[in-house]
Amino acid sequence: RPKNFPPGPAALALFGNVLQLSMKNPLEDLDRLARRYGDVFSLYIGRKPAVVLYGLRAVKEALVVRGVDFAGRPQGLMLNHVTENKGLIMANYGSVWKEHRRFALMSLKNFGLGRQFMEERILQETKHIYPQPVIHSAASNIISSILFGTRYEYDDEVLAFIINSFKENARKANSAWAVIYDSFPFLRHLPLPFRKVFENYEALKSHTRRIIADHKKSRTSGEPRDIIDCYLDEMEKVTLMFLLDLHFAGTDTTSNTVLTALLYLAVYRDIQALCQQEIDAVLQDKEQVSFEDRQQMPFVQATIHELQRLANIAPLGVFHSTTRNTQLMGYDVPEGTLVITNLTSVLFERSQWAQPNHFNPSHFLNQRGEFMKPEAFLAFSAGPRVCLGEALARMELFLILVTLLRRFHLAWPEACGGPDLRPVFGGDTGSQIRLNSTGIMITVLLYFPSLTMLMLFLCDYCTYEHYI
Ligand code: HEM
Repeated sequence: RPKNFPPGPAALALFGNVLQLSMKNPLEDLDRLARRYGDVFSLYIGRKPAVVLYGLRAVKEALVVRGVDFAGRPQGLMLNHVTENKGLIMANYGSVWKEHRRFALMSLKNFGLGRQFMEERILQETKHIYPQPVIHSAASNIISSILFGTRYEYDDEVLAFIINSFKENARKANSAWAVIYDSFPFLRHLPLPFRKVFENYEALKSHTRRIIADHKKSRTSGEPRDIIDCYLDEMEKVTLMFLLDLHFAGTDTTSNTVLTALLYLAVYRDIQALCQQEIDAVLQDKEQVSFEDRQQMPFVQATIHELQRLANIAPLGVFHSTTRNTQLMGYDVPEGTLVITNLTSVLFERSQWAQPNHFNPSHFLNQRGEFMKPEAFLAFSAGPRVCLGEALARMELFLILVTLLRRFHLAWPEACGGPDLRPVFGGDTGSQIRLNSTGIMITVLLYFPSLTMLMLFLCDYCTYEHYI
């Protein structure tokens, strides 16, 4: 370890610390290491040093107090290659990322696409929502109408293609094949299943290119209908990956939160009933809810935030990387270190929440029953790389859930046995905890090819795939 680097378990020469992490649930091992080494500790992922941050104090110091120092992203991973080192989410900290981020925020907020525009798009979509597996379609349609001015019928093949491509890519980017791609550069050009991720992206790119071409023909300069028009007004050139990143980030996240929310509300019917009472009292005969109504619905707001805390759809956030030599809680952290912000440890931190492991909307209510947001609510992360879509996501969650609760009573069917309340990810049975375990595992395996091979050949492959 470099001098004054955060402490951590002794690392083996080639393996680093990978053998100390369980393949099944590394989060538990990380918890064990945090108990032993403190809130800032280091791990060797193969030969690469990484720093893991626990709890509000450490995560806040990195993300907010020293925000810029920790605002990078690790490079050279499969996702960087799929997005051709462009886009926004995995872009390293620098002028190109800054320009796109500034522009995306500005166009989401200012260019006539302010609240009312977004609100209309979301409300239009809520008319088509039924609590069946259509939540992904709704989320995809909302972001696609904001970006491209287009929505699709739920049985439209194009919508199915978009959702399936994003889902398949999320799954494959967290599968053994991604590990192989990242570990063995010489295999990258073989027709192995990871090629499908690139093929999907190519198809999505062609689809988006066609939409951009149509926009160029039909637009009126200075009168933007959607984000593409804003882009054309401002920059002439539309960056495909930027649009695809927003489309991708805006689809799975909100829908997985809504799915988790529906499940919890169906199980905790007393909380559901309290929300419905508040909604009915505030909306009365009003035809549609509006985002402004949230000001009079503290309990609903608190419930939605609590659901988001429990849904914990990004348990380890998106990995960061240090942009220069820096310090954290007294340790020195060199430039280019991979940084894992354990958002779960903040969202469930004992000292921050009265009942971290319970569904308790009062976490977000003060003594007067007013809505308040504790500092440790970091579901969207914090600092320069805080979720870019936070405002949109918050609006979507409120409008969709209030609309659904107004129309339906949700009930968990007793005959189905106890519900599985683990967080959902990717719309299927996998949980995000498992996904992120895999995320860590993949990162771990990235740097250690022979372990990958060992795992692939010795493990029961089906079990592994199932686990993924
Ligand atoms: C409940 C919904 C959502 C949650 C919980 C969520 C959470 C997150 C988190 C934890 C990050 C990583 C921040 C970091 O690196 O520290 C992130 C990044 C990001 N999110 Fe979201 N997100 C949600 C919805 C959305 C939506 C709807 C959009 C679409 C506009 C979006 C766009 C992005 C983008 C572009 C980034 C990367 C920002 C950057 O690297 O500068 N997210 N999100």
